[in-house]
Amino acid sequence: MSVRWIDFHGQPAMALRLPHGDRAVVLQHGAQLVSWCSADGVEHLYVSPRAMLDGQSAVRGGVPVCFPQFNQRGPLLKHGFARHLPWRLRAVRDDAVTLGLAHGPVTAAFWPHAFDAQLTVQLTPNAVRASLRAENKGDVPWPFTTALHTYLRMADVRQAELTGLEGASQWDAVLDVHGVSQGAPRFGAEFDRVYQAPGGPLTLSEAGQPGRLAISQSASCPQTVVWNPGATLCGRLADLPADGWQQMLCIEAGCIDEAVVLPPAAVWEGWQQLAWTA
Ligand SMILES: O=P(O)(O)OC[C@H]1O[C@@H](O)[C@H](O)[C@@H](O)[C@@H]1O
Repeated sequence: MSVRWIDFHGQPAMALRLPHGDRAVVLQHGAQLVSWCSADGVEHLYVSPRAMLDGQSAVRGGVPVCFPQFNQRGPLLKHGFARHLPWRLRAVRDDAVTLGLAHGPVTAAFWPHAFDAQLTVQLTPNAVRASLRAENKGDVPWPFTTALHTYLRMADVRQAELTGLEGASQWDAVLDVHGVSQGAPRFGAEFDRVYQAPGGPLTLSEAGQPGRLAISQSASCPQTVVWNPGATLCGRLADLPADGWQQMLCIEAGCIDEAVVLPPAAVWEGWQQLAWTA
């Protein structure tokens, strides 16, 4: 795999490339994977053309790392501070790069705990895996929730066919209703649901479009979030164009319903993998 630093809309990023042509781009800001193209040239991730790439804001698209808090389930910044900070390159392997975020004066302004976080992006033919590792570097336990908040690129989300969630327990955050998922979800209006992740991978395809993605996640991530803002909420999000909701679907690997309480020196790891069949 070749790895080189590039400029991604003004932000430092690492470009990864396999000999057969699979490519990925990882921003230093937030350790955010912002592009993954399989060898056939298909881009699988959505990044908003209005994303704020200013080195401070959360970037709308790719795979934001939500840590140490998911959404507004706690006192911290929405989805945590990790997506707002620069991470450092730690290691380059044959098929992966690892970036790290360590506690220090900057993170202490957001969260008092001593931690170390690592995000590894592993690129293999027709697949990419994002793995998050969190370690307690202090001497008191601390709680966290997290998600790998993947924005998948769609030709038209209204044609999406997402299978694998049938029968899963779900919380519909739009209606605030708990229940069991019946049939395949359909997208067109605001959609925001937290599912108890099924054991097997989900499959995402689009009517009229070739290929399908298999989306899997580690058992340490017991929830899957599926989110699409729909037209109305999209219109209120300054970093999405009016029709942006049609071109994206977030499928997130999360550990969110119950916080993990990490004892001193303990390590937690979780991942999400995307695999493409043309
Ligand atoms: O706009 P943000 O902060 O990136 O969050 C986007 C969405 O992220 C999803 O994970 C949540 O389920 C939604 O409720 C939320 O609106």
